[in-house]
Amino acid sequence: MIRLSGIGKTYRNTRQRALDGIDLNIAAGALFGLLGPNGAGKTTLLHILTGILAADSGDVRIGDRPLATRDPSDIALVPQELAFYPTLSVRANLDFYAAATRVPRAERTSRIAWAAATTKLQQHMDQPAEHLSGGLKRRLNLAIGLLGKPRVLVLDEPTVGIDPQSRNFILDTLRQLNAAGMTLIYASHYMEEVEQLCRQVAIIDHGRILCAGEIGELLSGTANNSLHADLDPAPDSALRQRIETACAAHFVDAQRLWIDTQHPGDALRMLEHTLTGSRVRLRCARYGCATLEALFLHLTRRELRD
Ligand SMILES: Nc1ncnc2c1ncn2[C@@H]1O[C@H](COP(=O)(O)OP(=O)(O)OP(=O)(O)O)[C@@H](O)[C@H]1O
Repeated sequence: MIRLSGIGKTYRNTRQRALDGIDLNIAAGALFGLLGPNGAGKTTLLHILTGILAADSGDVRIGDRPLATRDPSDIALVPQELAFYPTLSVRANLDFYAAATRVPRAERTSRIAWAAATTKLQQHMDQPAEHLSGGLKRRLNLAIGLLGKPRVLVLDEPTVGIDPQSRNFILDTLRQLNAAGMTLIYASHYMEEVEQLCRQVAIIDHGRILCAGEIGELLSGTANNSLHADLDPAPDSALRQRIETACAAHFVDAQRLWIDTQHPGDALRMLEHTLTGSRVRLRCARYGCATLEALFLHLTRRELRD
């Protein structure tokens, strides 16, 4: 179990708190998603969790040990930026980082072979890292994170800027590592990706956890307090205003809206009534949030991609 309690952080020369009292428990063996828009505080949290950055307040424990007593086999970070030497070959980078992460000398060869095989880099060992494609560079970043064979691997946006095939390879590899027992904490602003990959998730915004738990439970928990609807075609501005006023609706875009309400059935009837006589049809309506994107919107009134 990883326990974060009361984590606070304010960067120097800034007024806003990057993290504002984060409490989070992550079970051993989890494939846990940390989802939030740009600037939400994900990287700051992951850096504190892996000991790269000191928190101003709060406590991190990995298992029953404080973070300060960790070693490379406890927890490792795959950072958002590509963190290797571009002019060195893949093999030389892995050699260097195996030594840097204190892999015992006798185990280095086998550990490097395992990390390279896991990320399917064997064919590229002698290539300079700078000559690798974008997807292979991401795989080298991941391989370096694996060298310590950590029980917990923390990944910060590991699929940013790569093609779908490389992205799928990375996601499959992470599933396999998790199935083999590794705890994974996966930060991303790609909600579909987190939905696909993770069973549990925390949504973070403005340095605070908005909700955390099993994805299914988080989504079904909203069924009694919201209605989401798609209209077709988009209403003109007069009709849109009538819908906003009569139903207390919030439009996400020209055709999608949601209504915060304890009585979604009544809201649906009111919406249908307001549309009567117009050529706008209710294409679909749903009690509660169907996706993490909708849940984020529900919690923050902002789109995740704002
Ligand atoms: N070194 C720094 N100095 C000052 N402010 C910082 C620093 N690093 C991050 N911040 C600020 O702290 C807040 C949280 O940033 P952080 O990078 O943790 O968010 P994030 O969710 O990882 O975003 P992104 O996905 O864009 O990396 C932001 O307001 C950011 O501008």
